[in-house]
Amino acid sequence: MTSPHSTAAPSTCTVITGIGELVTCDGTGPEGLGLRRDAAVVVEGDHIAWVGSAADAPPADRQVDLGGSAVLPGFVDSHSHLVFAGDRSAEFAARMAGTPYDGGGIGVSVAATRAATDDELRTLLRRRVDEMRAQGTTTVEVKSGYGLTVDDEARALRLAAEVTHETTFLGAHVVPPEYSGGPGARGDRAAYLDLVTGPMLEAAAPHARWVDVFCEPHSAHAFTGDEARAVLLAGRAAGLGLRVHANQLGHGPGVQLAVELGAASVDHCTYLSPADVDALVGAAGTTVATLLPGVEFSTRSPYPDARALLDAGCSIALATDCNPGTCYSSSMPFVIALAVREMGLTPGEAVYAATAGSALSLRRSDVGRVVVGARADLAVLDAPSHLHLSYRAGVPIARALDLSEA
Ligand SMILES: N=CN[C@@H](CCC(=O)O)C(=O)O
Ligand SMILES: [Zn+2]
Repeated sequence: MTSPHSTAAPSTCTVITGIGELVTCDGTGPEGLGLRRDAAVVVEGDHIAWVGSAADAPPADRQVDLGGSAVLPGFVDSHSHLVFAGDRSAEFAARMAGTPYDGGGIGVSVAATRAATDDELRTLLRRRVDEMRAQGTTTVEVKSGYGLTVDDEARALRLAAEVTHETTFLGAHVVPPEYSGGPGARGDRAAYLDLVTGPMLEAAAPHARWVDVFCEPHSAHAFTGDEARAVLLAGRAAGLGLRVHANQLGHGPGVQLAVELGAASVDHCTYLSPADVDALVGAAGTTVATLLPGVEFSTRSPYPDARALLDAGCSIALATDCNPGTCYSSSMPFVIALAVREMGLTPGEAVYAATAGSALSLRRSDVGRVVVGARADLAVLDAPSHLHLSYRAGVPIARALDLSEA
């Protein structure tokens, strides 16, 4: 991953050849994919130094021949909740039998996460990150949100920062039981919001790049538009960038709030009004609609119309939302296949949304594209073209390219 703890890239200069199809996602050509055949890529240290025709490749210290595999930017998974303990598979099974998702299960993960030791959480987190990398993901955003005390949120973000620079404070995930009127209640949701926007934010901010809020007036557990605004403004005042969980369970103010405040990303977007779409079109290039079709899959919800969003001119991204409740999948190829099958994207548009699109949602220009100067974060397919990602759904053909082992 793009992380303080990833394996150090070799300082040698490597020319990668035998690329059956190079998907650069540089914005040129059909779907912005910038497809090249007979291409080679030169990597120096951890950066891309040259991209061009194999016949013109400059000399290098060593050559890695990929034997005709497709190469693309490593996937950018811009929405995940990887710091958690416990098991909610029974909740999934109940949902498949008809019980709707309302966010209430988050409390189960909060209890298990609070009870886990640092080492237990670290092991779980690293295993999930490794699982992502094995499927082609090279950048991941990781949220807190299963601690919901000052110490537990700061701990989650400290651990997340061990594996990625893209860390997000989600103290406003749900109102925890001790503030929601249950036995031993110390206060109310207003008191919890004071905690989130005060001492919890102060403890979290040193370890976080972003702040996020679950804005969902349809869930008694999550936050209203006014509450979400307060969280986002406090986060911004603390120097954090803005992301929003919005319009997952029904229509609401979250999408337009995200656009109004210039959030980098508004995520889920399952239920969108025409005014929401207009707002997203107006905010193209600034606020990305991050679609999470693994959630619709795992909660039996309707899929958002990605085709219509793209045709209208919105910026879109794809991510897993890997979490114990609504989608316990770490697989970007699975998400790409769903986006093609269920949301009307072409295979190329889905790849672009999962790489350059997600990079934009993190305001990153150094990942998500195979261009000179970008990080040498590459995914390689056991297949000749990117079409196979959705064509061969469920088959583990993608992996992150590790040049230190190649
Ligand atoms: N919806 C809010 N948060 C997560 C789910 C969290 C959970 O159920 O544990 C999501 O993005 O879907
Ligand atoms: Zn989420």
